[in-house]
Amino acid sequence: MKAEVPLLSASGVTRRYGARIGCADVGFDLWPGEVLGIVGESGSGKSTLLSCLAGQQRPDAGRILYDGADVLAMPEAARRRLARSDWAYVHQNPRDGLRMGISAGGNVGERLMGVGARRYGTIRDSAIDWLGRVEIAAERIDDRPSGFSGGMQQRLQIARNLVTGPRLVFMDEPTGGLDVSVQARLLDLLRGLVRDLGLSAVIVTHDLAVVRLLADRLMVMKSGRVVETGLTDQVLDDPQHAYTQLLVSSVLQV
Ligand SMILES: Nc1ncnc2c1ncn2[C@@H]1O[C@H](COP(=O)(O)OP(=O)(O)OP(=O)(O)O)[C@@H](O)[C@H]1O
Repeated sequence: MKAEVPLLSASGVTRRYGARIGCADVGFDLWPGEVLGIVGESGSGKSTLLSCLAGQQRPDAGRILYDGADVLAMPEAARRRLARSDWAYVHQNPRDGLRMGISAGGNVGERLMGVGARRYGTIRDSAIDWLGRVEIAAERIDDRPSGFSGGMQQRLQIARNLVTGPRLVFMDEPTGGLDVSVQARLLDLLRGLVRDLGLSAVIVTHDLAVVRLLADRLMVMKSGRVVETGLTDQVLDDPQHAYTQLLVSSVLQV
């Protein structure tokens, strides 16, 4: 049975950069526990859309509702509160989502303190627990992420994001820039976390293998607009739009 209100509902979302279109007239509903993949070639507007959805930039037009509340009409402080607690944002480059100058445990603990946690023992215990969940040994808790491999940094960024129990996770190319074997392990980990925690997520990627594994539904973008949308397997196995067919077949040729 579906919940009554979509967790995230977008309509007519449009963002221009001068005369150039970032994204235009994008709309969708994301239901609780659902993962939406957004795919398209470079420059198709995926990152622009994601940053509008996550409140990082303001669209020129459109409406975004989170759990029924109008995100664009909210005071900035309320939006920031959402970003600290209910939402998570996993950047492609872990350096953009981590504080490289503080310890791994500090990175996880800082986000907890952002939602009011104060007891050192509890914060450290949660940090150890979350490091374990992302397969980072507890003995690395006092190490700085600058000494971690790219895959470890990405896993730490995920722990930092999920420790506050967000309901909605935005991910921008979460496996981009990693070796293939590291990507596979990270994807496996992400899939387990999304399933176990019942997370809702919006994942932007140009890698169809990522959405094949993680996304329930797909939205295909071209030149800032949505050209096709549907269940992931349906879109990938039987693409209707010529652009999606090209996208799928060019991957198959690799
Ligand atoms: N800050 C900016 N200033 C001007 N134009 C921009 C800016 N950011 C994006 N654009 C333009 O908006 C369009 C969409 O870009 P966007 O980065 O959202 O696409 P993308 O699908 O995420 O691409 P990529 O996969 O390369 O990140 C492109 O034409 C891009 O050149």
